[in-house]
Amino acid sequence: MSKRKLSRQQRWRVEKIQAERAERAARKDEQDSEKLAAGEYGPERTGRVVAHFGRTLEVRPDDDGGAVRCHLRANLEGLVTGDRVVWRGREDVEGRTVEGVVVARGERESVLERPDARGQLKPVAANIDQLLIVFAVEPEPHPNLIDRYLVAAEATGIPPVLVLNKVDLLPEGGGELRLLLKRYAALGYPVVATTTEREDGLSALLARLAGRTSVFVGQSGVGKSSLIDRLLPDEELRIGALSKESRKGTHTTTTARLYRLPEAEGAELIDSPGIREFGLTHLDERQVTEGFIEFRPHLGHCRFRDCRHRHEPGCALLEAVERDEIHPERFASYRRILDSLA
Ligand SMILES: Nc1nc2c(ncn2[C@@H]2O[C@H](COP(=O)(O)OP(=O)(O)OP(=O)(O)O)[C@@H](O)[C@H]2O)c(=O)[nH]1
Ligand SMILES: [Zn+2]
Repeated sequence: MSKRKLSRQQRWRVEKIQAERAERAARKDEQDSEKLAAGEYGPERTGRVVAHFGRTLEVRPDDDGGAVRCHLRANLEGLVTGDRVVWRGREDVEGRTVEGVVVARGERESVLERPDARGQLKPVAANIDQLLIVFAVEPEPHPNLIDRYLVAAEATGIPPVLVLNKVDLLPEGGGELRLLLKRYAALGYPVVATTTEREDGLSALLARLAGRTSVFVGQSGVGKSSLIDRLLPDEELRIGALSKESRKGTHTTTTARLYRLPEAEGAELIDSPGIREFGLTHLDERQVTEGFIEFRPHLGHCRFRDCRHRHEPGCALLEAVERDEIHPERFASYRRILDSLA
C-alpha cells in the first residue's frame, strides 16, 4: 500500500468492495456446500494447480483431461501453482467436466517464496524439484553472482542446477568458464551446457528436466526466454491446455503457470516473470553462511562461538581455506555477499 492517505470516501468505497467480496465468497461457499451435499459434484479426484487467479484456480486432473476451472472452499487459503489438490468436478448435460471445487490441499514438498509489495514473503509456487540457474557465455557471469544464486537456492531447500547457455560462443577448449563450472561440479552441483543455436543443443537439459518440476531463473539476457521457447514451441501449450468450456473469460495475468514439456518424459515447468527474477531477494547472515555448502562441515568448530570468520584465531573456515578445502574465491565471494547485506 502506498503511503498516500486515502480519503474517507475512498476508504469507505474500499471497505464496501471488500465486504461485498467477502459476502459473495460466503454465498458461493454456501451454494457449494449445498451442491456437494446434493451430489451435484462428482467423486473426489486428485490434481495439480496449473494457474491461479485469486480464489479461482485451474486444476489439471491426474487421471486425464484438460485443466478445469475450480474455485476454493472458504476454509482453503493460499494455494499456489504447483500445489497438489483434491477436487470434485461438476459435469454438464453432455458429461463434460465444466467446473470444479477444490476441497483439500496436499502436503508441499517445497515452496518458492517472493516478497510482496510490502516486503512480506509470500509463496508463489510449490512442489518444485529443481531451480535451473541459467548463465551464459555472454553476458559473462560474475562468479559472485553464481554464488548469490546458489545461496538463495540453498535457502529455499530446492536443489539448484547450473545451466550454462550459449556454449556455441565458447572459445576453443572451453576457456575460463569451463574451469569455473568444474569448480561447482566438484562441490556436487549438477552443471548442464546448452545452446539454442544447434538442433541438439538442449539434449543434456532435456535429460535433466525429465521426471521433474523445474523453474528457470537467471539474470537478464542469458537466454531464459529462448530456452523456454524451444521447450514450449506450441502456442496452445503456452496458453495452457484449458478445456474450451473452462477457458471462457480466462483472465490474462502474470500468474505463475505450470506447463508440461512435450520433449521430455514427465517434465514440468513452472514459469512467470516474477519467478525468473528469483535470487534477488534479501538473505540474512546465517542463510548466507549456510548457503556455502562446503562450509557446513566446518561450522560450529571455530574457537569462538560468535566467530565472524574474519581474522579470528582458531577460525575453522579460515583454516579450511588454508588447507585448500575451501576455494579462496568462494571464501572471498562469501565475504562480498556478507558485506553487501550491511
Ligand atoms: N549465441 C547464442 N545466443 C543466444 C542463445 N540463447 C539465447 N541467445 C540470444 O541471447 C539474447 C537474450 O536471450 P533471451 O532469451 O531474451 O534472454 P532472457 O534470459 O530471457 O532475458 P530477459 O528476458 O531479459 O530476462 C537473445 O538475443 C537471444 O537470441 C544461444 O544459445 N546462443
Ligand atoms: Zn570462524
